[in-house]
Amino acid sequence: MERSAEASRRIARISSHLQPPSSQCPCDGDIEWTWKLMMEEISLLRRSNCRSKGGASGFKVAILGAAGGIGQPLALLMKMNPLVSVLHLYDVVNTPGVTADISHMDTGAVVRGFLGQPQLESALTGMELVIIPAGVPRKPGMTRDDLFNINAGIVRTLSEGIAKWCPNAIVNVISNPVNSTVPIAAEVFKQAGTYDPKRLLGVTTLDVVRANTFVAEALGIDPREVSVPVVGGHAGVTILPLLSQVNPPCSFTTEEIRYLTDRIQNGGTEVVEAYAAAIFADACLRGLRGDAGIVECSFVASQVTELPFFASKVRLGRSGAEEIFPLGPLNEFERAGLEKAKKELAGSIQKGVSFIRK
Ligand SMILES: NC(=O)C1=CN([C@@H]2O[C@H](COP(=O)(O)OP(=O)(O)OC[C@H]3O[C@@H](n4cnc5c(N)ncnc54)[C@H](O)[C@@H]3O)[C@@H](O)[C@H]2O)C=CC1
Ligand SMILES: O=C([O-])CC(=O)C(=O)O
Repeated sequence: MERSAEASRRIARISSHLQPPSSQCPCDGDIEWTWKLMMEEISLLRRSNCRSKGGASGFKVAILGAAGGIGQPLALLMKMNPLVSVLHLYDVVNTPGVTADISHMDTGAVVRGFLGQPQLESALTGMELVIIPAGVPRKPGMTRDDLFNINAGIVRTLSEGIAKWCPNAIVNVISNPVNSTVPIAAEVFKQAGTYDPKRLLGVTTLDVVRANTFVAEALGIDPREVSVPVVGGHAGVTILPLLSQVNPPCSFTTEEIRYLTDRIQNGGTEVVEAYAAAIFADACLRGLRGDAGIVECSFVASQVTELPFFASKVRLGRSGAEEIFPLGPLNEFERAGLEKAKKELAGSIQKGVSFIRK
């Protein structure tokens, strides 16, 4: 098919963002502006956080896998969150150093570090939100499912701890493959008699963050003004951006839809980040506080399709995922994508369930 001039222009603009910035980069002004904005936001956060200094108000949050590539920046971002009063950092290595580092930040949350299985009980007792980025990450050429053999066991052990020591906590599962690790945690909680589907949430926010960014680039607008629902799961074709439901409403050519869908589905091979996990944790805390209208996409126990778990928009409240929204009208491309996503998801979910039931 011949590429339209407009589609080529948009794709060239998106692709240019893949290049590392150079000193000659014409967008240097943008970078400076973004940096300035970020520093202003950090300073605002610090000021609002100082008001809760001493850890008197706010929630108790644990990060399991806190010394890793996602865990460390996530710990930093959670230490800056004014809704956090106590922050427990647990890992099997390096937590004393990471904890010392994070604890010197002059924000309100009290930080404590925990090292190794014998300290898991103390790390978890009393926690209201537990975030799990523990486990191995992908190397080039690997799929998320290639991580199953190692991460399934890690998530099982940590979920057993949660069932024993903080069974009422909201749990955010980041460790991949999310499509299987969430069902694993659910099975562990079922066996322990503590399962509440509303409180177990797989983190797919990164797919939404990427979708917002790439769509904003294509449209030439600020990503903060864009909202793209991403449903299904968190791996390859199970990541299904609903480009027909972008807010603000917009339209794309078939070629753009294919390009953007592929880029969103494969964004994890470009870069991974803790920012999205922090956004999702913050949304869970605002829900716990009772704020109204907190809606994020998440991989949860669901009746939106015939599958037992599915990612879609959920409303977060005091008891976790309090409402799960239907997918809304899908176009032909999305309906075909949904069928592919469901096929792969069914296998990944079953793999997680069988790992515990075997
Ligand atoms: N859902 C999502 O959007 C994302 C998921 N991920 C996933 O998060 C996981 C972590 O990624 P990275 O931080 O980059 O890996 P990493 O290797 O840098 O860090 C993992 C950390 O987990 C710790 N760990 C291992 N076994 C543990 C156990 N039994 N208990 C507690 N901690 C344990 C390790 O010591 C290490 O500090 C990976 O599975 C990755 O695929 C990463 C980015 C985004
Ligand atoms: O892709 C990975 O390996 C990590 C991840 O889940 C993401 O970045 O979306």
